[in-house]
Amino acid sequence: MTILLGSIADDYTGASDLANTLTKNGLRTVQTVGIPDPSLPLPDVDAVVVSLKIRSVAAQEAVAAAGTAERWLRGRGAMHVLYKICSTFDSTDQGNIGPVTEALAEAAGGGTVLVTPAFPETGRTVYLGHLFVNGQPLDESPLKDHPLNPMHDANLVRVMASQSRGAIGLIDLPAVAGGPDAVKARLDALRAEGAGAAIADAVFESDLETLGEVALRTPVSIGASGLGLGLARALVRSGRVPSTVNTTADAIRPVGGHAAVIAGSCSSATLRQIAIAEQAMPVLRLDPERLLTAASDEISAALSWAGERMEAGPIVIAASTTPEAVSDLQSRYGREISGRAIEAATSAIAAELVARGVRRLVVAGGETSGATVDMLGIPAFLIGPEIAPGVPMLRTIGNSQGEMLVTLKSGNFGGDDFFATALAMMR
Ligand SMILES: Nc1ncnc2c1ncn2[C@@H]1O[C@H](COP(=O)(O)OP(=O)(O)OP(=O)(O)O)[C@@H](O)[C@H]1O
Ligand SMILES: O=C(O)[C@@H](O)C(=O)CO
Repeated sequence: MTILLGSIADDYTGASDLANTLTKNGLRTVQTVGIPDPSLPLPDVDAVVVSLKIRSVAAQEAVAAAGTAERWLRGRGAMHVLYKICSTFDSTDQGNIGPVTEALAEAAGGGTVLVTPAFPETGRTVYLGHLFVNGQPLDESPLKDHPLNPMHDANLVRVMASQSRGAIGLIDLPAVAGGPDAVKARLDALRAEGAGAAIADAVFESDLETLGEVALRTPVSIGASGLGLGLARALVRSGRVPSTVNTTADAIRPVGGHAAVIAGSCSSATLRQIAIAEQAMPVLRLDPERLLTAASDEISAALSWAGERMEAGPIVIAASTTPEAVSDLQSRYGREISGRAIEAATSAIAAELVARGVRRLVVAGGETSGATVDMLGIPAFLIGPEIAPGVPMLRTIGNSQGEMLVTLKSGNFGGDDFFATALAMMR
């Protein structure tokens, strides 16, 4: 398998979001979970998105894992590697966007790396280096209350600089509007000034087409699905993509079995989606404190609740709660400890549901999805049709439990009736 584009995603929902965008824009794409075993039968594709779970881990761990994935992708022919970060720039105070960017740039021989989390289709735009989420500055958006990575600064030049050793520049909207040559000239000027990376403004898809064109002339870029769109369109325009066959066809064959939703995202979008689902299907709200203090009892109770309802139709099990309740729990048990314990519990519930016949599974939240997919041991996914912007239906490849349809929903994505919409498509 020789690929045109390689990507390393810092979480699993982000990986499926990017894989969806690349597929929609003409690249045959597969999503792997980590580096696949050489014996895994992967289809012939133009792009591989390697999903990692490195958004909130220690920076050195993230750097090491991203480096291994980069070498694997280069070894498969990738001329360009996109490090897929969250469109809301979710990161810890130490990174990991800055340290991973510097390591990938160094591995590729230096240069100023183009960075933009803009994804206009989902309301993420960047202007003068400031990130807006559905029109609100990042630090005034619901991301200020994120359970693991609360974002308190919309100025990405400043955020990235605080995580980096080198200087961070800005490619402003007038430069982007000037087209690829103007952006390239600005990037070269920043390189001469010694900037290690540059935040690029982007408000419209046309801006991302320009940035994709320039990024493709460099070995590494950092961004969300918007930059993926730009790179995919630039590759297709370059004539290097073989005429595409419909790769989503295979992904939609029905699998049958029971259906369930597991939610660990506490985003405002997911909280609304759970409230709407309550009107249409059984919803169990887990007791988050018991998941920390009496996990096996709470898990057993959830499984017997599910056992009584699964035959009749889809069920929802959620740990998700309001920002106030999250911060109350975290103040008593610690942020990291609560998050990881709840992920362990929700993934244990998901694995047991699969053991009892669930074959159609929706997971809400990036960390929650990572823990669940790892617990299930799923090695890779084919990319199916889009359910909502940034969220495709996935079909497992090489799954030891048998074929499953899976949806990994980024916390903030999807309309209010997302769960019913997804389950109606997953047959
Ligand atoms: N009731 C709760 N109290 C405290 N933490 C919780 C609670 N419910 C879930 N969590 C934790 O909050 C975190 C949510 O992160 P996750 O990445 O799953 O969602 P998200 O950030 O909204 O999604 P995305 O990364 O896709 O944007 C997880 O670590 C999860 O275990
Ligand atoms: O870019 C996004 O917002 C998502 O794909 C994501 O990474 C959420 O975890």
